[in-house]
Order: sequence, then C-alpha cells, then structure tokens
Amino acid sequence: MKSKIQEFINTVEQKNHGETEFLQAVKEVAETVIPFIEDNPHYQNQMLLERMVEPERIITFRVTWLDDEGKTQVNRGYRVQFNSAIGPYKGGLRFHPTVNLSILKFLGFEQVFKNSLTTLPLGGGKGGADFDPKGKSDNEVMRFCQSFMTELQRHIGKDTDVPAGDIGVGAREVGFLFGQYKRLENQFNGILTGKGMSYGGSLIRPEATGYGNIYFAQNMLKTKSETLEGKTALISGSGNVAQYAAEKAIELGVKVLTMSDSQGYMIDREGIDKEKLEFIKDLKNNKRGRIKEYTEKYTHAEFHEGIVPWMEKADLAFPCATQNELTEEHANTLVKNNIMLVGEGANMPCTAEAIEVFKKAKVLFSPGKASNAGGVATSGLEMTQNAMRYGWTSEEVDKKLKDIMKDIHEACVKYGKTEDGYVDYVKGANIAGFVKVADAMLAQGAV
Ligand SMILES: NC(=O)C1=CN([C@@H]2O[C@H](COP(=O)(O)OP(=O)(O)OC[C@H]3O[C@@H](n4cnc5c(N)ncnc54)[C@H](OP(=O)(O)O)[C@@H]3O)[C@@H](O)[C@H]2O)C=CC1
Ligand SMILES: O=C(O)CCC(=O)C(=O)O
Repeated sequence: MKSKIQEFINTVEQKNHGETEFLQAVKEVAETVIPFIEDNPHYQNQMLLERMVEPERIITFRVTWLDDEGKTQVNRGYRVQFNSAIGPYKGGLRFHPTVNLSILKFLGFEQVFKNSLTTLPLGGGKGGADFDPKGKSDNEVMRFCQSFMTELQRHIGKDTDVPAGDIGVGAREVGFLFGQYKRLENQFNGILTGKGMSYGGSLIRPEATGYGNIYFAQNMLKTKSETLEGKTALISGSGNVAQYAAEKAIELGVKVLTMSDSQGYMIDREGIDKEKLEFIKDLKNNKRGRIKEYTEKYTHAEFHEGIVPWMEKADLAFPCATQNELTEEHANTLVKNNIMLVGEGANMPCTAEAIEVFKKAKVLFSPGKASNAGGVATSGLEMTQNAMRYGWTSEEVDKKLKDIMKDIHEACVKYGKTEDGYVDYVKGANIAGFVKVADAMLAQGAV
C-alpha cells in the first residue's frame, strides 16, 4: 500500500514541481483515499484520483490598474476551475501578495472535497491575485476590482463558476466586483456570494465560516460528552473567520484569550467579551488597523510581536488565519499543555507534522475542509435564495447551517472512526468528500 501511495505522490510531484502547498494537500488526501480505493474495486481502474488532482482549467490573466497618483500598476489574476462533477465551480478569491499558483491549486483542491461534504451541488474552484489591498485607498481597491472582473467575467456565470471572498476579499471587494460584473453583463444575478444584504446577500453568510467552525467543535465535543461552556480558547487571525468564531464561542460560554494578525498576537487573560470583540471588528473591518491597537485600548492585555499564539495554555485552539501557521513544535506544546480540541477555521493552517502530533495524542482534530465548510455551504444557500429571488430569515439560515455542520460531522465519523473508537476526522473528511465526487465522475464517463 505504501508503495502505491508513494508512486502516486511521485507522479504528482513530477507534474507539479515546486508547488509545495498543493503537494502537501494532495499527499494528505492520497494517504487516506488510496487505501479506500484499494478496498472498493468499483473505484479502481478509472483514474479517479489522478483526474481529481488535475484542474479542469487554469486561467491566468493580467490585471492593469491606475493608482491614486495616476501611475500604472500591474498584477497577476487567476481562476483555478478544479472540478465541476457535482456542480458549478465554487470557491473564494484571495487578494494577497503571497498568492501564486501552488497556493490557489491547494485551495481549489481542498475546495472540491469541502464542497462535496456540504451536501450541496457545488463543484470546486479558487482564484485571486497577488494584489495587496493593505495600505490601498478605497478608490484604488475599486479600480483593481473593476479591472480584475473585466477579465474574469468571461470565465464565470451563475451556472458555471460562482466566486466569493477569502483572505483580502471581504464585503467591500465583493461589492466592487459585483458592480463591475453587472455593468459588463447587464445582468443582475447570483454571480458572486458574500454579497451585501441590499443586493442579494444571504443573512448569516458573513458569520457562517466562524459559526460553523464552532458548531463543528460542539459536535466533536459531544462525542466525549463534553460542551464548550467554561472552556478557554486560543484563536488566531482577526479577519472574517476569526471574528465570528470568537463571537459564537463567546456566546456559548467560552473564554477567548487570543487573536492575532500578520504582525503578532495579543492575549487578554480576562477574556475577550462581546464589547471588546466589537472593538476588534471596527478596528479590522472599518479602520483597517492592527491587532496590536487592542492592547493600547485594553492596557491589561499583552502583545507578542512576530509570533503565533500556540505556545499559550488553553482547552481549545482555533487556527483561523492562514496556511501552515501551526507547526509540529506548536502542536507538541499544545499537547503538553493538554489541549483538548483543535478546530481548523483557516484552510490547512496545521502542517502535516502538526496533524500527526494531534492524532498520536488522540486530540479531537478537525481539518478545515470539514470544520470551515459552513462558509461555502451558506454561499450555496445564498445561491439558492438568489435563484428563488427570495430571502430566508437569519434563524432559518442558521438552522440550516447547524444541520449541515452536523451532517458533515456524521459523514466524518462514518468514514473516520478507527478500531479504538478515535475519530480520524482527516480520513473521514477525505473519504466522504471523495465518494460523492467519484460517484458523479463515474456516472459522467471519461471526461
Ligand atoms: N472567509 C471565508 O468564508 C472562508 C475563509 N477560509 C479561510 O480562513 C482563513 C482566513 O480567511 P478570512 O478570515 O476570510 O480572511 P481575512 O482577510 O478576513 O483575515 C485574514 C486574517 O489572517 C491574518 N493573516 C493573513 N495572512 C497571514 C500570514 N501570512 N501570517 C499571519 N496572519 C495572517 C490576517 O492578518 P493581517 O490583517 O495582518 O493580514 C487576518 O487577521 C483563510 O485560510 C481562508 O482561506 C475558509 C473558509 C471560508
Ligand atoms: O463561499 C465560498 O464560495 C468560498 C469559501 C471559500 O473560499 C472556502 O471555503 O475556502
């Protein structure tokens, strides 16, 4: 079995040389899915996994825009249309200077399995640009988004490919992108999700990834007859996912100790309450400030520059910033400090070595493709509401989100429960995600 897996990984490596993040994501899936394929003959001899690691289409394009001084700027835009076996390509856009093909291919590949887990008809894709919205004026961001969409619009459509936000693409950017699409196509439809409430957005979509992560943690704790009430938590990031993971955790009685950004983390040992979280939301979403400023307002809190919060003690950890932010060393420290649960809010925030440490210590560990799937699932609900030209109440959407997270949890348990009763959520998510896509690919023939 080991040699089969290694042979597969070697071939993917040869074809995708130097794409470190993509290869990391593929390796994790291959290690869990290839043994499953070996046990299930009808998935054999159809090159299913070989096809799944090959994006159906990769589009790259030049994005030229004018800055506030009238100087011409140029960036590279991408859309990776990974797999459309079970629905239109669906996945976010990332605007960050580190964006490259390896990162977007890892995100698109993960998205295929994640979207399959949501129980909704959503294929997988991802896109973005190496543009940094930080330090840009609203007008510069608008001009960039207009230029980006001018090129992207010819490749997307409400039944073809429906992008959304990710790092660096929030409500402001989605608004500008939508406005330009509508201008070019003369059509008002659900071409993007994460839209504002006044032009077709869904209630709870902004909250959904963070809330879903906490609902998933509730489900995991339930398997141990535990609840969130009274636990302490470390959260990284202070963007969309981190803010709403913190909000739901606080609401359910968790003492949230930390939040972070790319400059470092802050710890408030008294706990971040609702009022303090509102300060963070305003700081990050409106003032576009740094998390360090929290400690200037709440002077009892500490700021630790240039490092992540994983050396602190708590019951729960929710990495919600970016890929590979939690390493083997961090995992060893968390285990030494008796961490009970690690719920990935970001995509692939834990390194492969860190995940091994958690599994070995039998920590409840959920991979992002399962525990952050609430965001894209609620995007799927936004698409449904747009198609119906109707809007559900926040209670209705929240109830659907809770049910979907419960279903994803059950699917992970079904395929991930090991002989000693430990649930390997990585294995469970990968196999459950694989099965639906593989069945659809088998039915659709060699395409
Ligand atoms: N938004 C969504 O619905 C979903 C998002 N995700 C994933 O969740 C994660 C966070 O996304 P989201 O909250 O939307 O993005 P945001 O842009 O809203 O926030 C990102 C946060 O992560 C921090 N961050 C970004 N890059 C780094 C880095 N290299 N090192 C340290 N911190 C960093 C940012 O700090 P700073 O402000 O300094 O840049 C910021 O606090 C990503 O992995 C994304 O793919 C997954 C599912 C859905
Ligand atoms: O809502 C969406 O379509 C995108 C969500 C996303 O990018 C993700 O799940 O990583």
